[in-house]
Amino acid sequence: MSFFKKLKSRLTRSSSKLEQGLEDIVAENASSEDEVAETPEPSAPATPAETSPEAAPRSRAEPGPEPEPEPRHDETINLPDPTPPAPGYVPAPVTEPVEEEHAQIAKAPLDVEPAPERPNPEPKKPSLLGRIFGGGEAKPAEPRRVLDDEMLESLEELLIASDMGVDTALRVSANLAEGRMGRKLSVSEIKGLLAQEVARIMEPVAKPLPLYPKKPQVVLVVGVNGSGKTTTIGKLASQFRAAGKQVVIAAGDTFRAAAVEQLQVWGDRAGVPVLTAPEGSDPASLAYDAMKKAEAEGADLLMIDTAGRLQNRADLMEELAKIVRVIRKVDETAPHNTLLVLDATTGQNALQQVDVFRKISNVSGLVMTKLDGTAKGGVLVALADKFGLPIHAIGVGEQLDDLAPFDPEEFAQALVGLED
Ligand SMILES: Nc1nc2c(ncn2[C@@H]2O[C@H](COP(=O)(O)OP(=O)(O)OP(=O)(O)O)[C@@H](O)[C@H]2O)c(=O)[nH]1
Repeated sequence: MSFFKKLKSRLTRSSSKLEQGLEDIVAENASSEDEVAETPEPSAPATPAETSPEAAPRSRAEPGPEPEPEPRHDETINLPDPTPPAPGYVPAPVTEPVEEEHAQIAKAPLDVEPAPERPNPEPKKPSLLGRIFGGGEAKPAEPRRVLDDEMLESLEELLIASDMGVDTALRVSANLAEGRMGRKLSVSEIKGLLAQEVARIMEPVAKPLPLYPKKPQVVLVVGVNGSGKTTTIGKLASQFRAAGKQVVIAAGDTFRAAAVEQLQVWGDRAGVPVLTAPEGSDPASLAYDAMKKAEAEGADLLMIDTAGRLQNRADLMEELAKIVRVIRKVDETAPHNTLLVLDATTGQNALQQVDVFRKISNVSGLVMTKLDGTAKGGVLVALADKFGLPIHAIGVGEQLDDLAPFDPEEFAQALVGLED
């Protein structure tokens, strides 16, 4: 089974929640069959501008002037470029190209016959929507509803309820409504537009874990207890091993014997050595030994598990800082990645975790686990929109192959329940 199929089948709780909500919204004030027949053929919209909710007043039937693009924080390094790691993030303002939609509207005054409202100001069919609508063929039987303020408000509420967060939900709805107020939309059309918006937000953050020529590349794995750190380390170790990399794991959560045992099980499964230390011993000292061992063995990757006790933030901060200090005695550029593992089922709480862990460690990228079986998959969109941190991988289960690089388009389609 392809990862997309798996993702889609496992994101059903998120997608069916959205789907049901959309059906309810459209059904609430759906057009009659006759009206539907008059409805112009829907076609793929041009990519809307990076628009803040404020920049797109709801009742506006035509898009206004191009709003200022929002700056995003992007990492400069990405695979397959094997350059050394950047210590932090370089804010890279994203400049959206001038929209064709706007360009065409700008030409409108030249039209001699102004009367009929152009049903479709968007000339282009992006491949995503082309695929969704089967080359633009409409589904005539599908009910449609005129996009008005009330419907837009319901959409916003639905997106907020799917854990996208208020700001992101407003932005996504505003972009979706841009130039479409007063038009009749069906559920599949809204889904297609939503998928397009979500993919656009996620695109800049979809970056696989960068690999560097530096040996060993040190990956510090942080996150609250139970977020899936151990499992993610196991899955990553196994995948890197399969790709011919030599991997060493350090069981840095020395406070929980169960965590160490679990990591050993994953290490055995992946065929990767796991360095452990007695319960309650200093994790920094273990990390140092692991650095030395990985270096001596010429390992490509050293993955260091850490404790996730957020109850005592000061202690955890000191513990992580000490691990970093100590491994820098061996390699002053380490750690090369600090992966924050987040549990999708925690919904909006994941946003707070990013906030906290960014304060106590130099988080360089995210892995989102447990996207299977949750109706809160939308939180990933909020995370991307709010922090712009690279999302390296997502987990959709407990098996070795249930972790895959993050693909924004696949995720967007799976989230809204669209077919491949
Ligand atoms: N369904 C599902 N379960 C997962 C996923 N990733 C991890 N888990 C499960 O979540 C639970 C916690 O995962 P761990 O890897 O132990 O989490 P941890 O962050 O290491 O937790 P501590 O060891 O307590 O610090 C385990 O039962 C995992 O099997 C996932 O993508 N999907």
